[in-house]
Amino acid sequence: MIRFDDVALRYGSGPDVLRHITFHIHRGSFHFLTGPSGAGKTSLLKLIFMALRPSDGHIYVAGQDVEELDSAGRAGLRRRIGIVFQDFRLLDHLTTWENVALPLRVMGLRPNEYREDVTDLLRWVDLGHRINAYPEVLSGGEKQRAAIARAVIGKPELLLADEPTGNVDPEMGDRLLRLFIELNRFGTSVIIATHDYALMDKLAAPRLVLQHGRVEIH
Ligand SMILES: Nc1ncnc2c1ncn2[C@@H]1O[C@H](COP(=O)(O)OP(=O)(O)OP(=O)(O)O)[C@@H](O)[C@H]1O
Repeated sequence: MIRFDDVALRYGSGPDVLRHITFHIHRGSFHFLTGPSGAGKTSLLKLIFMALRPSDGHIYVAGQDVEELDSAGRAGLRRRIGIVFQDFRLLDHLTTWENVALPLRVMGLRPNEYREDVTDLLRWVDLGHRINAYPEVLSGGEKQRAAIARAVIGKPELLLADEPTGNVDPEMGDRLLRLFIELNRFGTSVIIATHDYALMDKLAAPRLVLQHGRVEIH
């Protein structure tokens, strides 16, 4: 599903944030991505999502060398990926329900085909009472759950989530982990970036550990 071949990343003329990154993640797998603050977890997820370009090396997503794709090709591939950014990136002019429904709208489905699914998922992440609220009135944890719901609603081929349990209590963290496991069971490849060792200990999934710009799989 994802292959990194001797990838390096620098921001501008700064030092290497990532270097000699080589790994392969199979379709349908579940990985945690961990490492100390500043190790490059967010940067690595952004490389996979094609929000950043590598300074050296090659990245393959779903069998395609991302450097060889034009902007339409990259946009098409991104539509197959669900992503939860650390800053959530909800659209301010849409309600919680409309934000979560957006990927399905973009896929060309009609509201009748997904109305109940969106509402059910929002209830599952405990946002049933926030369906018609706009992002500006949501708490950090509510925004995070809305962003997660938006990332998973379309059952993407790949889910990338950056600290998805950073703003929720442990009970909700467990519930979100169950959601990711369920999605994975139906075929989605999952990568969860986290510092949360209690969360990682709940699932015997391999860990991509970033440290000093390098990656190891444990
Ligand atoms: N836009 C940017 N411009 C310059 N340097 C950046 C930029 N974004 C990140 N960095 C640097 O790259 C390094 C890796 O940052 P990144 O956010 O990927 O780490 P992280 O492991 O996700 O950290 P955290 O766990 O704190 O979120 C850090 O040294 C950071 O300062």
